[in-house]
Parts: sequence; structure tokens; C-alpha cells
Amino acid sequence: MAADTIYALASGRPPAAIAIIRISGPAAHDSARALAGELPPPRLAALRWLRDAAGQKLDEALLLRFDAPASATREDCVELHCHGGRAVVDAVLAALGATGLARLAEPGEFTRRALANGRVDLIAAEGLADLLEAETETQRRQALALADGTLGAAIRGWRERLVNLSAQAEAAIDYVDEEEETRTDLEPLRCEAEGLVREWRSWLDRPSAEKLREGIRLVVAGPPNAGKSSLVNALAGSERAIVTAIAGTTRDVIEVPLALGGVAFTLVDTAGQRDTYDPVERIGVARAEAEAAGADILLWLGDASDAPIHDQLILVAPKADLEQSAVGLPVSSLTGAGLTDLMAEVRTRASTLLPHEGQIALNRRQRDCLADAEDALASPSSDLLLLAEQLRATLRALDHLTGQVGIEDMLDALFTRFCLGK
Ligand SMILES: Nc1nc2c(ncn2[C@@H]2O[C@H](COP(=O)(O)OP(=O)(O)OP(=O)(O)O)[C@@H](O)[C@H]2O)c(=O)[nH]1
Ligand SMILES: [K+]
Ligand SMILES: [Mg+2]
Repeated sequence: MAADTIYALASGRPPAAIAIIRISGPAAHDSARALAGELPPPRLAALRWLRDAAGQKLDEALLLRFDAPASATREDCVELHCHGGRAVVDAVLAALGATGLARLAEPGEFTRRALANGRVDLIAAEGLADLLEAETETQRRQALALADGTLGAAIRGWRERLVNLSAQAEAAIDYVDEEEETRTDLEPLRCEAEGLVREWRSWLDRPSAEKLREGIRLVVAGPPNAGKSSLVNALAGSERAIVTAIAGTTRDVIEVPLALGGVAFTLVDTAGQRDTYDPVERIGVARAEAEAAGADILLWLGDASDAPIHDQLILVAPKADLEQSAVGLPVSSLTGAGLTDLMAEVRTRASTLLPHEGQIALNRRQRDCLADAEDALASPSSDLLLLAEQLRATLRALDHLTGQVGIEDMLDALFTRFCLGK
């Protein structure tokens, strides 16, 4: 694949102590040479003066050269470690552009090339992207598990088992062709296939990785004047929502970002749910109902009998300073009584919705691919031809997961392990 040569500032926004400019592509060495003169041997750092076309000194930089394929992109690469001032960086980038040998990279283009050249697989590339975005410790560990290939290794393990099964099925088909009488016993194959499907189901049952990033939606709902907005304000620690003694005060959905115990939440206040002819309030009530239905955790401040059906429902008995009769967790937004217990309960519920420590969670794309694989093999056929086709379809779904499609490996396995002397 003939690619052009790209360059970009790889480190953070200047000013900084050091700025790293990366060049990758067939003309990476030539464009660096245009600025720095003779290059050092691969992987040995050397100090060089960078000069523009007119010979003017731009900066003294540490230069690293990588030769394809032993580089991050598997192309020829150069890294220039310059002084991190804005003017220095601008001047070096401009001089690189002026060589006419390279162009400014698009966002993510280095990783894209690494992927295209087989340096990383799609899973690792996704992990890398997550790693760059990670804001919490849990997110960082999760991303690292993708980037360092833990998930990739699990997928390769599945793939190997599947390739093996597929090869056995294909071999059995050949065998049937030759000796019509003999029937291959498919039971062990189907058994192994069912084992894989069970494993995938347990992965699909895990909470999704997005929850870590997007956070838990904690919705406060109930009848008008129940004290919903007061509770939201008490939990947020600031007067985010309007509170009055008038029923129907809150009309719209109010979102408040909240971090509790290292977990990101979005606290959501909603309109009091009641039958009303007021067209504006009706819209608010419809939104409130939709929010309650879509909540990860629902705090219901009303009669248990009126509560919507929800997996993660916490019944709250509000205004506990006034009345103690209601069922549910007693909470007073006025005095703060019961808030700690309520938050403890919320955190317990939240922990069941998030990937566990040390457990790799799949992102949406990965789940979709694995679900396709699971689907394709959900009921392994007892007919050899159908089973072989199911296995092929499953392999394709798994290859979508890693971003590598192709059945070459399957054929290799077939010919090396199951040689029938043909
Ligand atoms: N004593 C006492 N009063 C409370 C408490 N929480 C809320 N209130 C009062 O109850 C009334 C309604 O409170 P809101 O927080 O506006 O109730 P809401 O459920 O958001 O009401 P709508 O938005 O109209 O549906 C206000 O007068 C609050 O001061 C509480 O914990 N104790
Ligand atoms: K109110
Ligand atoms: Mg309100």
C-alpha cells in the first residue's frame, strides 16, 4: 500500500518543556534529513540542529529514527524532541511542510496506519483511544486491558478453537464425499461449540464499558411536591433545581453531573408525575416518565404501588423530618438525615451496573460483534453442512471483532492438521 508521509505534533499543546513531533511514511527519513542533516542509526538518540530551507537555525532537538517495520506504524518513522515553545513547534512544523515531502496528519492517522499495517489490531486501537480519554483510574485500567492485548488474547483463543472446529467440520465434509457410508460423529463438535457460546454469553452479560465513561443515570421521580428537586439539590450540594411549595414547579428535565466514590453519575431531576390538562406540564410528565424508564437507578419518592417497574428501583420516603410513616428509605433533604444511607445504597446498586475490578468489559461495537458470533452459533446444527456454514459465519463475526476478516488461517489449519493425503 503506497502511503504518503505524515507528520504531527504528538505531545500536548505547547508551551511545554518538550514537544515531540512525529513523522511517518516512506519519506520520513528524507524529510527529517532536510531539516537535521545526517540521521543517527535506528533507535539511537542524537542531538541535531534543525534548520529551515534557508539554513536558519530553528531549534536544537533530540532525534530518533526508526526503520520500517520496527516502528509504531511499521513505516519509516522519525521523532523530533524539540523545545516545547509555541513558536519553536510552529517553525519546525512549517519547515517540515515546506520540504514538500510530507503533509500534516489527520487526527488518529498514525494509529490508523498502525492498524492498516497490522501493528495493532482493532481491539488494541480501541483500547489506545480509550486510554487517551481515560479520566478515572478504573477507566485507565479498563483501557489498558484492551490496549495491552488482554482482550485480544482472549479473542485469539476463541478464534483458535473456532478455526479448529471449522477445520474438523470441513475435513468431515471431504470425508463424507469420499466414503458415502461413513458418518462422522458431530456430537463432540457441537459440544465444543456450545461451550464457546456459553463463554460468550457470560461476556455479554457483563456490564458494558461505556457505562464507565458515560456514567450512571440516577433519576429522581415521583408525584408533584414529593421533594424531588430538594433531594437533587441536597445530593448535588448546590441549588441546581427550583424548589417551591407549588406542585408542578419542575417542568423540564434537569441534569447534574456528580462524582461519587470515583464513579461518574448524572443526577436527573424530573417533573412530578400526575394527570394534568396543562399542555406544558404534560410534556414535562411525558419526559419524566421516559427518564424513569431509561434510568440506570431510579429513586422513587412516592407510593410503592405507583412506582414504575424497574430493575434498580430504590424507594425513598422523603421529608422524614415531618413524617415517618411512609415505606422506603427515610430521607430528609432539610436536615440531611438519611442521605448517607441513601448514597450507600446507590453506590451498591451502581457497582452491579459497572464492570468489576479486573474484569474486562466490552464496548458497544465489540458487544455487537460478539453477539453476532453468539447468534451464528447459538444452536449448533446436527447437520454437517449446516454446522460447517454456522462455524464459517461465526468466524466471520469474530473477525469483525478484531477488524481482520479472512479465512486464510482456517484453510492453513485445515491443511496442516487434517491432511487427508489429497
Ligand atoms: N420539611 C421538609 N420539607 C421538604 C423537604 N423536602 C422538600 N420539602 C418541601 O416540599 C416542597 C416541595 O419540594 P420540591 O423539592 O419542590 O418538590 P418536587 O417534588 O421537586 O416538586 P415538583 O417539582 O413540583 O414536582 C417545598 O416546599 C420544600 O421545601 C424535607 O426534607 N423536609
Ligand atoms: K414543588
Ligand atoms: Mg421539582
